[in-house]
Order: sequence, then C-alpha cells, then structure tokens
Amino acid sequence: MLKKWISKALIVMLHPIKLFPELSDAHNVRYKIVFLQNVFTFAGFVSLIMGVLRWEQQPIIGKIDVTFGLLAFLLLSTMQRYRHKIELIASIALWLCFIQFMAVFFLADGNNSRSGLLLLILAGAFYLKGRLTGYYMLAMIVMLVVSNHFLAVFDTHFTNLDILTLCFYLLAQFFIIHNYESLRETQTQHLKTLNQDLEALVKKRTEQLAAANHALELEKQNLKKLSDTDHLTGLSNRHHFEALFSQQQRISERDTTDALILIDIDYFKHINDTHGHIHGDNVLKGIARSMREHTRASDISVRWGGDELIIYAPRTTLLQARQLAEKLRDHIQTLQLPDVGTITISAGVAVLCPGDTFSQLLQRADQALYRAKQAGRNCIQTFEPA
Ligand SMILES: Nc1nc2c(ncn2[C@@H]2O[C@H](COP(=O)(O)OP(=O)(O)OP(=O)(O)O)[C@@H](O)[C@H]2O)c(=O)[nH]1
Repeated sequence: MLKKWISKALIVMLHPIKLFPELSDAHNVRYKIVFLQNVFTFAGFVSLIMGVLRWEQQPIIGKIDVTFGLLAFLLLSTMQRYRHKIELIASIALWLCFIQFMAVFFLADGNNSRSGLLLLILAGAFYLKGRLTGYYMLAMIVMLVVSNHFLAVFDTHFTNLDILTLCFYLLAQFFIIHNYESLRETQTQHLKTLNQDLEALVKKRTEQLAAANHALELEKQNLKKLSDTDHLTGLSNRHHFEALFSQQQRISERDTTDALILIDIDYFKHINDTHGHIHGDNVLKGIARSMREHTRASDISVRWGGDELIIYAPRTTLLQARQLAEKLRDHIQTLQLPDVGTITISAGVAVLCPGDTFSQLLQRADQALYRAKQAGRNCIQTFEPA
C-alpha cells in the first residue's frame, strides 16, 4: 500500500505535464539545457565542497550535501544523453533541490544564510517550470517553514522575526518574479500574434504569387500557341513544324515510316482573282477544316505558305498516306463553298527514308506534286522510293 502511494506520489511529482500542465514550451528547451548544465555543474561542486567542509561538524548535512553533489553530476551526464527528456530532468532537479535545501534549512544549525537557499529554489521553479510551479513552490515553502516553526518538528533556532523576515523575502521575490514572468508572457503572446500575422501575410502573398504564376503560365502557353499557329487557318505554322520536325526525325531513325503529303489548291490564284481574297481566305479555312477532320491526333497539319499545306503523318506507309490524300481530295471536291462553288486540290506524297533531311523529303513530295499538276490537277501522285 505504502509502496503504491510512494510510486503514485513520485509519478505526480516527476511528471511535468500532470503537475504543471501549462509549462511545456518547446522554445525554451535550448535555454533550459544550458541553464541546467550550469546549475548541475555549479551545484555539484558547491555541494561537494560544502559537504566535505561540514562533514566533521554536521555529519548529516555533510552527507546530504555530498550525496546531492554527486546526484547533480549524475544528472549532468544523464542530461547529455537524454536531452529530449529535459522536462523530466528539470522536474527531478527541481525536486532534488527542494529536498536538499529544505533539509539544509531544517537540519543545519547556526547559519542564517541557509534561508537564502529557499529563494534560489523559488527562482529555479519560476524559470524552469513557469508561474504555476512558482506558486506551488512558494506555497509549499511558506507552509513548511511556518508550520515547522510553530510545531517545532526541527529545531531551526530561528526567531519569530527571522521567519517573518524570510516570508517577506519570499513574498518580495515572488512579486518580482511574478511581474517579470507576466511581462515576459505578454511579450511572448505579442510576438506570437505578430508571428501569426506574418505567417498569414506570407501565406496570402504565396497564394497571390502562385495565382500570378499560374496566370503567367497560361499566358505563356497561350502566346506559344499563338506563335505556333497560323492565324488564318488555325493549323500549325511553318516555324512550328520545322521545330517539331527535328523530333519526328529522331523517331524516323528508329525504323518507322513517316509520310508527308504536300497539298496545293488548284487554280487558287483564279479563285482569288474571280471572287476576291476574302473568299480565297474562306477556301483556305474550309480546306484546313477538312484536313483536321480527316487526320489522326498524331498527324500534324501545317500551313506551309500561301496555298500550300502539309500533312505530316508519323508511322504511315506510302500507300496509307496516298489513301489519306485521296480521301481528302475526294472530300474537298464535294464541298460547295458559298459563292466559290467547287474547289479541288492536288497533292504529292513521299515517305521519310532513314537519314533523310527534311528538305530532301519535301523535295520528293514537291516533285510528286509537280507531276500531279502536270497530270491535270485534282489528283495525287507519289514519289516511289528507289
Ligand atoms: N486569299 C488568300 N490568297 C493567298 C494567300 N496566300 C497566298 N495566296 C494566293 O494564292 C495564290 C497561289 O497561286 P499559285 O500558287 O501561283 O497558283 P494557283 O493559282 O494555285 O495554280 P496551281 O497551283 O498551278 O493550280 C496566289 O494568288 C496568292 O496571292 C492567303 O492567305 N489568302
């Protein structure tokens, strides 16, 4: 039963969270470690020296001092290994000091300065564990000192005046530290508020920046699309195709057959001259639309310049490309364009051979197109590889 109570009391005393709920403050950990290192070193040496000096005259106090001196060094080395347990170590240190100083206060004789020790514990309690623990300590010290004085459990040889003076000292120190702690807490709270405001501002600015970045990125993509697109037909422009072609060429080097269909509108000059440029533009747009409708997503439809258009069809054989061109030609001649009526196209088809340059491929398609025009227009010709 007694064992159970002792262990319960120990747990309550040593567990900083249970006894001192307001105190665990991560920001103070570093300062507490430095503080405790100093305290343990200093208290260790002082207790050992005092213990040796008192050993002869006051053996009990001498032994207590030596014991606590050794404990201080033990705690010092423990703290190096268990820095993350700083709150627990601080609690242990506080209670050990409390026991040692109270023991010295009650058991040592003829030395009035021992009451000064009690002021030290109070300061340590405030510093290590905050205001609440400071209040507890003050209450315990005053209660123990006053009740011992009246009950005379230990004969301390203090007079009534001595005890009254000590209580005043303790109260004076309490007010000083209490005011200091209140001020510090207010400042900490103020800093926390400032920090929160700053964090909120940074978050807001970050979001604004992200939104601006997103808008910029969209604008960039838009501009890129505009610079890659022929504004009349909406097809890729020559510049974009030339840039793309270098990538397609790399694909063709990996044993694939790519085809190029070079399309030219028949008698386009005549259409322009007869119906005007606006109608000529509409013809170009109509053919571009047909090209988009008849090609796959992987094909690239390009306005090469003037009335010349290109379909670049990756992984397509000469036969397949010819069929595509025929289908397109067939479709276009069935279109009935307002005011213009029927139009036709001619096309030359060639395939990319390994190691080809773009101009070689284009040249072959152009030769085939020339033959289509020579053959009377509205037809497809292919350039058969040797
Ligand atoms: N409406 C319009 N016409 C253009 C545009 N670009 C070029 N052209 C005209 O397209 C015509 C191209 O004609 P040519 O290539 O000489 O020959 P064609 O009349 O098509 O005759 P063939 O190709 O031999 O059947 C020229 O009159 C150019 O002025 C454009 O953006 N809009």
